[in-house]
Formats: sequence, structure tokens, C-alpha cells
Amino acid sequence: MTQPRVIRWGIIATGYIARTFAKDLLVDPRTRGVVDIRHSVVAVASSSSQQKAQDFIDDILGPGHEQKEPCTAYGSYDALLQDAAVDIVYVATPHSHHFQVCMLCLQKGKAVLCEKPLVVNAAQALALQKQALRHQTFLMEALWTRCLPISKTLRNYVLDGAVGEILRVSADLSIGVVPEDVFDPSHRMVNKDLAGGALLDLGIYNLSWIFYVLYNLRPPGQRVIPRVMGSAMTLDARTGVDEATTVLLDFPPPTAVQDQHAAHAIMTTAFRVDSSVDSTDQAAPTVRLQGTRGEILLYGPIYCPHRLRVVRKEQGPASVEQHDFPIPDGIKGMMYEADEAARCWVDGKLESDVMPWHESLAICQIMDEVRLRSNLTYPDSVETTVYHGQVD
Ligand SMILES: NC(=O)C1=CN([C@@H]2O[C@H](COP(=O)(O)OP(=O)(O)OC[C@H]3O[C@@H](n4cnc5c(N)ncnc54)[C@H](OP(=O)(O)O)[C@@H]3O)[C@@H](O)[C@H]2O)C=CC1
Ligand SMILES: O=C1OC[C@@H](O)[C@H](O)[C@H]1O
Repeated sequence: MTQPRVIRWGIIATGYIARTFAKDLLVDPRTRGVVDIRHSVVAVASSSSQQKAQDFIDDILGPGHEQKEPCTAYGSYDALLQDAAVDIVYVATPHSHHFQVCMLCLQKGKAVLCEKPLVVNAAQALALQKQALRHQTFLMEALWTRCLPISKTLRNYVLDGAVGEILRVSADLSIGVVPEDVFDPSHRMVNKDLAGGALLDLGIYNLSWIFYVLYNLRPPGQRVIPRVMGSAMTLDARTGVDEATTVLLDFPPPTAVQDQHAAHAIMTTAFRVDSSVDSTDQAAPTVRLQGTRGEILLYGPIYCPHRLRVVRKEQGPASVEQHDFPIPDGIKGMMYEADEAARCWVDGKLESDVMPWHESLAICQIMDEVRLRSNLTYPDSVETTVYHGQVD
């Protein structure tokens, strides 16, 4: 049997999600039926200190781990990018730093999987994509939800026309916290200097689901960028980022296609209310796709829904199909996006069809317009498209 191709990852930043991602990365790929590739963490960089990177390595590769490849700790992001052993870099800094760090990675010829949102605005997304093209280097927004098995199941139902033409999508991600109690003003979730706020941090998932169904899964000639028809944004009194955002989108029918209708989408995201306060089986769906012949419903937090139901209206109650997607203890599910990025890189692709550049760009354009309507801006140093050529 052929040996799996080993993908050598460099991890940039050592916070919460970097640790979670690295742990998922090291789960034996055969446990999910993957035999063509295997992931290895060969370098970790912290902007704070080399010791912080070393502590991270000691944690993820501590006793019980079988990785054969050595892993180096770096005290700067730049130093990691000089390491020839690194094939692909996972960027896990706050939003404010994605643009500069990714530009640097691409300049050094390193493939990049960057945490969501890819960048802070559409101009930055375009500049980054030009940089990837110039250096012929892979770039992907780490929208992990798109790569989960539940998304593939949903994709098949939509493409099979299981519920007819989908005319409305609604998605909610609301986390039910009192921001003043749980987020210090310096916390990345509410800090303007780190490009915090509900829209960029949470609303990106809602937009991703909406775009997946009403854009990505349509044939290329039928993809239309939606119009923002309305939005409401409540700004955090302490820091000025948004703590609640609602957006109404209109996807006009493509002019070249007869008998196709407009589709509407509604996204809601908020800190103070919960997507569902009901933790029983009766909880409301968090993503709802309404079609001409029925609906597809997702349950659980929209970044990782655990249940999918398909309800076909003309066949009565017996037509309900349900699929559950339990995630094993100790795993979040981020290895699926790593598999996707790794395979694209092995195949010499610059982008992934699952999360293509034009879609990351289109989603940034929507977020820009929503922010513009409510006058939410980030500091110039965060919104800039001027690449400094280095990262502090
Ligand atoms: N996919 C998912 O489910 C999730 C994704 N995310 C995304 O991951 C990214 C990081 O989030 P998260 O890990 O929660 O954030 P953390 O605050 O836990 O970690 C961010 C890390 O970035 C580095 N960093 C560099 N500059 C700064 C700075 N000025 N202020 C703070 N940290 C800095 C630090 O690492 P060091 O000191 O080592 O350089 C820090 O530990 C965001 O894009 C977020 O949207 C977050 C949570 C869940
Ligand atoms: O990406 C995310 O998903 C889960 C949320 O709790 C987190 O704040 C966010 O960054």
C-alpha cells in the first residue's frame, strides 16, 4: 500500500484556535477514512516569545503523540517563514493581523490557510489574492464549517434538488452572553483594534451558509452577488464594535436563466440573545433552507451543526429524513479543512473550490456594505491595504 503524503504544517500564533486546530490536525486521519495524506506540525511561531511557542509544542506533541518529524519553536512569525521544512502555514492571529501576516507568508512562498474572516475588508481580500497569484501560492480562508461532513451531505441534497428551488435561507448565530461580563474591552471579540465585533467574528458563518447554498452550489453562470436590501447594527457602548447585526440579502435571478426566481436570505447574529435557549430535541433550527418542495434544517451552532433534517412537503410526515453528525470527545472538527487545504496544495492548486477566492471576496464586499451603512470602521492601520513587508 502507498504511504500517505506527509503535509508539514507551520502554525502562526499560539492562542485558543491555534491549539484546537493543531490538536485536531494530529488526529490519525485513518479514523476519518483518510489514507492519502497525513498532517505533521513541524513549526510553531509566537509573536510573544519562543518559550510560548515551545510550551505550545510541548502541549500538542506531549506524551502519547507519535509524530516522527521534529517541531521547531520560533519567537517571531517571520522566522517560521524562513523554515524550508514548512509546506503550509495556518494563520490564527486576531482578524486585525490576517492581512499583513498572510501577505508575508505568500511573499515567502508559503501556502496559507488563514482563519476566518480572511481579512477585514474587500480591498484587502483583493490585494491578498493578487499576492497569491503573483507568487503562485495557495491561499484559503479557513471557513472550517464548509469542510465538515454535514456540509457535504447538505450539498448533495441541494444539488439533487431534494426540496426544489431554494428561495429563502435564514441563518442565526447568537451566543447569549452579556458582553460586559464576559469580554474585557481588550478582548478580541469586542476590541476595535483587533477588528472585533459580531459581524466579522460570527456573522461570517451566517454569510458563508447563505453563499454556500445560493451562490457556491449554483452553476458558475448562475451565480449572482446579492444586494444588501437592509441591515441593522447595534454598536457596543464601550468599544464601538457591533454586538448585534441583522442583514437582509436579495439574490436576483440570473438574467440568462428562465424560470428561476429571486431568493432572499436573512442573517442574524448577536451577543446578548441565544440562537436557542432550548437544549432539548425541540430546539429551533439555526439554518433553514426553504425550497419550493420542502425545507432543509440544520440544528446546533451554525459553525458546527450536529443534525440535518430534510422535510419534503408533498409526501407528508413520513418524508422526513434525519442525519446526525456527532463529533467525538476531545475533537472540534477542524481537520477536515486541513485535509481540503492539504489536498489542494498537493495538487498544485492556488485555491479551493470549497471556499474559492471570489467567494471570500464577495462576502467581504457584503460585510463592507453592512458596516458602511452603520458607520462601523476599524482603525486605518487595520483597514489598510498597504503591506508593510514585515510583521511585528
Ligand atoms: N474556527 C473557529 O471555530 C474559531 C476561529 N477563531 C478565529 O481564530 C482567530 C484567532 O482567535 P483566537 O484563537 O480565539 O484568539 P486568541 O486571542 O486566543 O489568540 C490569538 C493569538 O494571536 C496572536 N496575536 C498576535 N498579535 C496579537 C495581538 N495584538 N493581540 C492578541 N493576540 C495577538 C497571539 O499569539 P502569539 O502571542 O503566540 O503570537 C494570540 O495568542 C480569529 O481569526 C478568530 O476569528 C476563533 C475561535 C474559533
Ligand atoms: O469562530 C468562532 O466560532 C465560535 C465562536 O464561539 C468564536 O467566538 C468564533 O470566533
